[in-house]
Amino acid sequence: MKFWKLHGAGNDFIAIDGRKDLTDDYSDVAKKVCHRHFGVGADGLLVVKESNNSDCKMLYYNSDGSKAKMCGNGIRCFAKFVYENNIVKKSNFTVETLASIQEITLNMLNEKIDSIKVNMGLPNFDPKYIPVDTTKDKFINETIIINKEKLNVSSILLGVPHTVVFVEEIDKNYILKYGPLIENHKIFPEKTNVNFVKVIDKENIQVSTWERGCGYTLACGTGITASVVISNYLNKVDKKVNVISEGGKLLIEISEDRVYMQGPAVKICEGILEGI
Ligand SMILES: N[C@H](CCC[C@H](N)C(=O)O)C(=O)O
Repeated sequence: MKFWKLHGAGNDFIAIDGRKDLTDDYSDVAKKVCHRHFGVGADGLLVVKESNNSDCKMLYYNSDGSKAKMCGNGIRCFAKFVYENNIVKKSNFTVETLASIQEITLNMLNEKIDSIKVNMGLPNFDPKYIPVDTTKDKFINETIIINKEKLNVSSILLGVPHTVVFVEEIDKNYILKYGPLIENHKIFPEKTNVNFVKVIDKENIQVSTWERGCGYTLACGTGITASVVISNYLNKVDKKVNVISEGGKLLIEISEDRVYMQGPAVKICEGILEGI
């Protein structure tokens, strides 16, 4: 099967056109192709499917084979894949995901895609939908216990579950230690992505993410978006924020009825997946 490998701010993906496939389950394919030694290597797998209510549909799988409802960096790479493969022939289109219908705008420069803007929809603060196992009506600035240590966390649903931990400095060793412990904390019945956030000023933050289902990544689009939403909710930042991650930069804009994420999508290579 033909594939493209792409990255969005260093979060890397395999993209395939699955419209003719009879299956809708790509869990084993994802584990195989995302493997960094026995496969092509990626954080996740993007699959194109037909949609009844949008220009196309995206299925997303983490590298451990788990299915997720949405992927922010992934949908930018998906948008580039479907446009440059003539699956979608316009620069403004919609993509159905398991989270919602996402509006895509390709910002063109000299007839090439310069950046991609995605309507990420609206965040959900209701713990019932994140989900978080709590009786509270929000899970913002709450305390969880990890190894007898108290951690202050805030969680929302932004397509997928996201938890934010504000830190003075981004420390990878701290992330590698606490990321999986928070991801798998019993208060999160469906686990959670974990974003470590350093607020630089009202218009700039730095985010580093331990992702559910694939571990430490160089960027997480939904996580960066959720980090800005929670930072703005707590009056730490304005509504238009530049976000720096290890793999690149994204721009997040909050408006009354939606949140936009804008950033790059880069094709790394293409090839043929043997045996798939
Ligand atoms: N690992 C996430 C899905 C991918 C999100 C991330 N790659 C992004 O760019 O939003 C989850 O299982 O909820």
